[in-house]
Amino acid sequence: MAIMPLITSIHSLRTQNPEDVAVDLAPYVSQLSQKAISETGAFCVVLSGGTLIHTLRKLTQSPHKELVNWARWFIFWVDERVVPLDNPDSNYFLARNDFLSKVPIPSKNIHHIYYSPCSEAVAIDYQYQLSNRVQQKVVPLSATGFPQFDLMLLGIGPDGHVASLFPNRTERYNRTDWVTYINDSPKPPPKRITFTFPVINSAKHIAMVVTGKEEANAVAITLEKLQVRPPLPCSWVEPQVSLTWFLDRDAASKLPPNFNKK
Ligand SMILES: O=C1O[C@H](COP(=O)(O)O)[C@@H](O)[C@H](O)[C@H]1O
Repeated sequence: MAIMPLITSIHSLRTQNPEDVAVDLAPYVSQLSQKAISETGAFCVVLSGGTLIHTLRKLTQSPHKELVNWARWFIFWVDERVVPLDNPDSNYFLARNDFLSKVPIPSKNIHHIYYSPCSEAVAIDYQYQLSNRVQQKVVPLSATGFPQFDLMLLGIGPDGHVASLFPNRTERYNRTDWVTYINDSPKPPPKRITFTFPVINSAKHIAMVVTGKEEANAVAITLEKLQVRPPLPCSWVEPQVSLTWFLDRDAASKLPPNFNKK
C-alpha cells in the first residue's frame, strides 16, 4: 500500500474569534462522520477535556444535530482525570453536561472510565474496554498494531501538553501501552490516565482545537517547527491522514504575519 503524505491544514483567519472556530469545527466533524459511517458503519471519535468541549457546541445545533447519524458514534477519551464521574474535574462530566447530553449517542457507545482511586487500575481497565471494541472490530487496528480512531479532537495546554502527556514526563515516551497513567501530573488533578503517542498518532484524522492567548507560544513553536528542549508534546502529533489546526486569533497571535503564505 502506498504511503500517503500527511495533509496538514490550518484554519486560522486573523479575524477569527472562538465563535468562528466553533462554526468551522461543526461541518468538519459532521463531514468526517458521514464519510466514516458510509465506509465502515461506525464513527470512532476521541474527545479531550478543557475548552474543546465548549467549541463543539455548534454540532449540537441545527443543521448538524439532525444530519449526523449519532447512533453510529463511539466515544472514547484521549485522557481522563482519575476522579469520580460526577466530579467537575472529570473530562467525562464536562462532555456529558455540555455535549453528550444534547445528542442521541447510545450510552453503550460512550466509553468513560470506571473510577477507582488506583490510576494504574483505571488505565488497565480502560485499555481493556478499548480492546473489547477492537475485538468486535468497531475500532480497527493500524498497521503497527495500535487502535485506529477515525477522529481525535484535541486541545493543548500553555506548556504544550496534549492529552495528559506533559513536557518533562516519561509517559510521553511510552511506545508499548495503549493507555498509561500518571500520579503526579504537573497540572491538577494529579491522577490521570492517557492514551500514549502510538495510539494518538495511529488516528486517521486529528483536529487540534486551540482558542485563547495562553497557548499562543506553544502554537507558534509547533507550527513554525522551532527547536526547543524538551520538544513540546503537541509537536509530536502526527496522524495518518490529516492534521487540522483550528485556531482563533488569540491562539494564532504569535505566528508571524506571513505564516499562512509560507
Ligand atoms: O488537562 C487537560 O488540558 C488539556 C488542555 O485544556 P484546555 O482547557 O487548555 O483546552 C486538555 O486537552 C486535556 O484533555 C485535559 O485533561
